[in-house]
Amino acid sequence: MDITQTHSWRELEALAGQMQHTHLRELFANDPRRAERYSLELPSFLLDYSKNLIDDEVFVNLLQLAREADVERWRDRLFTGVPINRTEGRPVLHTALRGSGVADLSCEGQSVAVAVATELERLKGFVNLLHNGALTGCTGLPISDVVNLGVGGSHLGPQMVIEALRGYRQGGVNVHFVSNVDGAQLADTLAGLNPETTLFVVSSKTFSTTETLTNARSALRWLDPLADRDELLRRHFAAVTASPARAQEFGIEADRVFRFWDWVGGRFSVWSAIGLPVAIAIGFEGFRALLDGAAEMDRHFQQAPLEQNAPLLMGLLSVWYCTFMGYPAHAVLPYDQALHMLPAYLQQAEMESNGKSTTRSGEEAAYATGPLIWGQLGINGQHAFYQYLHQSPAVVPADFIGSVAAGHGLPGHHEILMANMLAQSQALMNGVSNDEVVAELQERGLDEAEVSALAPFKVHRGNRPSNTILIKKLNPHALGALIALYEHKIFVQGVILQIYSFDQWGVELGKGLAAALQPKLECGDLREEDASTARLIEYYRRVKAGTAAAETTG
Ligand SMILES: O=P(O)(O)OC[C@H]1O[C@](O)(CO)[C@@H](O)[C@@H]1O
Repeated sequence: MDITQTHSWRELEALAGQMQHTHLRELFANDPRRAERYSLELPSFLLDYSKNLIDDEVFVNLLQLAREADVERWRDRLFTGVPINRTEGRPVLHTALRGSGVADLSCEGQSVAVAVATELERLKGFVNLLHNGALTGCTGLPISDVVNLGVGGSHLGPQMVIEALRGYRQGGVNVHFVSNVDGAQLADTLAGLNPETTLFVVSSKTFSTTETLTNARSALRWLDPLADRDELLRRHFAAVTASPARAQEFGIEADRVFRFWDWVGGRFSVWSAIGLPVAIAIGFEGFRALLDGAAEMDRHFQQAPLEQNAPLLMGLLSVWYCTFMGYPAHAVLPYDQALHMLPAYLQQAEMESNGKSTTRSGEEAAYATGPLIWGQLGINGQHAFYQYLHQSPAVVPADFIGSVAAGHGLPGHHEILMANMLAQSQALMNGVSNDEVVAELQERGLDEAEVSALAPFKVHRGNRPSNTILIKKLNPHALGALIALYEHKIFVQGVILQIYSFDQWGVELGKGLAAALQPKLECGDLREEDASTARLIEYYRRVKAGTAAAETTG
């Protein structure tokens, strides 16, 4: 079935044309109940989607598009372990990691529930040993610091969650993250650590990622003076991977290898043993609460009617903007210091999932697919890129995310923060018209010439849509629900756009080329390279050789 041939698709194309000439101000003026009708109260937060460029006709057609795209059937397939990651021949079962879906599901002859529960117990045992000071390094001192070596999905989720839940820390073990193969990051991290009390967790689904393995080897060298290699690996290393044989081949003992499975995508893996750093930082019960929050969102996604289904509506809105309205980007703007890594996390989650142009039938998509996701802490962004959001010709729909409860005890701060969040979405929506600007300038006593000279620069056309997610309190449960909300939103987008959201073939090409180019930075024939790359390498070699010569003579 070609989604572009459905009735709702064609209707939405026509409606998008009309909606370009509709202002959010009018939509609110015409419907006093709009905010109530276009918002959802869930156990952990309120989702207000009323500031979106939709009316009832668009809404009805978006829901119809979801039906015509068969979202409900795909959703059932997701939760029941049908191999919907077709290009990799795998089911997609991150929901099973939080106990959602069918209880008797099995994969490759193994009960999924039993495998998940067993691994969770192992994590719990390990975390308890760490917290009790029973895990010691090779000189007998208890482990005080854990360094997670991992990148992408093996880094962003755990670090984002730990940063978000700083107030829930317990256990007294410090957790650090090194993701970059740029040795500067590892060197900086190690500079503050004692090798005798440091444990490295090598987190890699494939256990073949160059960046991570390079960092792991350097970490091992850093420990070198303490003991022999086997002892170091036994006492100072653990692994989290879906390729346990490779971790053991590296030298990490089987009882320190925590596993997850092929059916968990890297960017959806924070719920698996990849969440070990989270459990270390906030305790196993905190990690459990995170999983429970996500499970609550799974139930909502499975059970809520389409018109009250938060992830479904967010997915539809994203498709509406990117595909029909022609807005190619989407901003994530948390007004909560704790969520400072959420934009980076969602960049991977959404762009690695839906940044694709081949449809499920193998054809080139004839429409825009997933948007460019970007953003940072909203309050800082106000003093940086919000000028663009307010007055550039481009329209960037945004998600504002804040919490009612402050994550600190300092009086006066939170109200300023929240007022700014509300003011920004209001300003983006309403803008300020020429008449309003003129009236304001006249009131300030400017003469006619001054008014007409200045007015055009002060006009905000407004009509820039946004969602607001107002969380009651950012605790592990609420954060789990928030992450799962976005996961399911991404899934809905992919289903409607008819793309496979759970593979990532696009990242492979560059990896292969990097491996081939690496030795050429030293020497070798460059004639097969394109002229630009060859010139860059020649320059690199020349400067490096010159620097080396200068160092020798100096
Ligand atoms: O966990 P791994 O196998 O080291 O992969 C890390 C990341 O690299 C990617 O494959 C992209 O390069 C991501 O999908 C993944 O999260």
